[in-house]
Amino acid sequence: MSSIQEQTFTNPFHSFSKEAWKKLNGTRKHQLTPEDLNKLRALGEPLNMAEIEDIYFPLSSLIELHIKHYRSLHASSNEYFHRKEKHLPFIIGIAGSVAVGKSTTARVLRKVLSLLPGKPKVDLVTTDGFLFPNAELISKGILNRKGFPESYDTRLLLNFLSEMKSGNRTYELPIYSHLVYDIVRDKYQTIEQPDILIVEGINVLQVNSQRQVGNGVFVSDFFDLSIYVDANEEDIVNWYIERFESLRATAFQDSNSYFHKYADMSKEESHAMASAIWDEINRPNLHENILPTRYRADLILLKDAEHFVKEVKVRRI
Ligand SMILES: Nc1ncnc2c1ncn2[C@@H]1O[C@H](COP(=O)(O)OP(=O)(O)O)[C@@H](O)[C@H]1O
Ligand SMILES: CC(C)(COP(=O)(O)O)[C@@H](O)C(=O)NCCC(=O)O
Repeated sequence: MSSIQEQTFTNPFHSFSKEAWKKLNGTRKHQLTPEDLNKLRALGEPLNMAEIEDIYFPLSSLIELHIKHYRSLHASSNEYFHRKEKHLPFIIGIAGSVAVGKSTTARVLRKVLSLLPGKPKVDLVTTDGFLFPNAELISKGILNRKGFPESYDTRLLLNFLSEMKSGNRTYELPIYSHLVYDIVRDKYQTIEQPDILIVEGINVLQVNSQRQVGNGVFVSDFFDLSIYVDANEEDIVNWYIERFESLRATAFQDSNSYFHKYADMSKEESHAMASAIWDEINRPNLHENILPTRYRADLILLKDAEHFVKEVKVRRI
C-alpha cells in the first residue's frame, strides 16, 4: 500500500476557459449602469461590463442553483422536524492573496446576486475588521505579522458566523480602515438579516492555527460555497507595487494615512518600500498560509496579468 505522500489525487475540478464559461450564461441579463460599474471598480483594476457579463453573470446563475438547492433542503428539513424556522443566510467565502482583487470580486458578486429574482438582501463582510487593533498587535510584538493567522480575532469571527447560522441574524462588527491601518474606534458595521452573506478575506479558508480557538471548528465550516481568487504571483506583486505607488500619490497624501510618512517618496523609493513590505510580510503569508488553502475552495477564479479572469475551475459535484 502506498503512503499518503506517495498517493496522487485525481483533480476534482472542472476547468472552463473564459470562452466556455461565458457560454453558460443562458438568458440571464441584469441591468447595470456605468455608475454601478464605477462604484464597483477598485484602484488599478480595469473592471469592465464585458468582465461582469462574461464571468459574473454565469457565476451568479451557478450560485443561484446552489441557493435554490439550499432553500429547498431547508424547507424539507423544516417539514421533517415539524418546524417553521426562517431560512438562514447562504454564506459565501472569498479567499486569495493580498492585492489579488478579492474585494472587487466580493463587491461585484454582491451587486449581481442582489439582482437575482426576489432581490435577496446581500451583506458583505471583510475579515480585516477582525484584525486585532494595532495597539494589541504592538503589545504582542506582532505588528509586522498583520494578515498572519495570529493577527486575527478568529474567536470573534467564528462567533459571528455561528450566530448567523443559528438564526440570530443581527450583529455589530468592528471596522478596519486601510487608510489609518487600524481598527476604527467606536464605529461598527451592522449586519442585519441577510439572505446571502459574503465573507471576504485572506484567511477564510485557513484551518491550522484556528484549531485552538474554535474547538475544532473552522471559519469555512460555515460556508455554503467558497471561492479562491488566484493569479500568478509575479502579477500579484506587480499589482501590489503599482497600487502602493498610486496610493502614495493619492491616499498617502492625506495626513490621516498611516503611510503619510511615505507621501513624498520618489517613484523608485516607493517601489523599493512596497517590495520590502511584500517580501517581509505578504509573500511569506501567501506561501505559508494563503496558497495552501486554494484547493479547499469550491471554485477558483484564475486571473490574467490584466486582472481579467481567464479560467474558472469548479469543484465537481
Ligand atoms: N494603504 C492603503 N490605503 C488605502 N487603501 C488601501 C491600502 N491598501 C489597500 N487598500 C485598499 O483596500 C482594499 C483591499 O485590499 P487588499 O486587502 O489588498 O485585498 P484585495 O486587493 O484582494 O481586494 C483595496 O481596494 C485596496 O485598494
Ligand atoms: C489588511 C490586510 C492584512 C489584508 O486583509 P484582507 O482584507 O485582504 O483579508 C493587508 O492589507 C495588510 O495590511 N497587510 C499587511 C502588510 C501591508 O501593509 O501590505
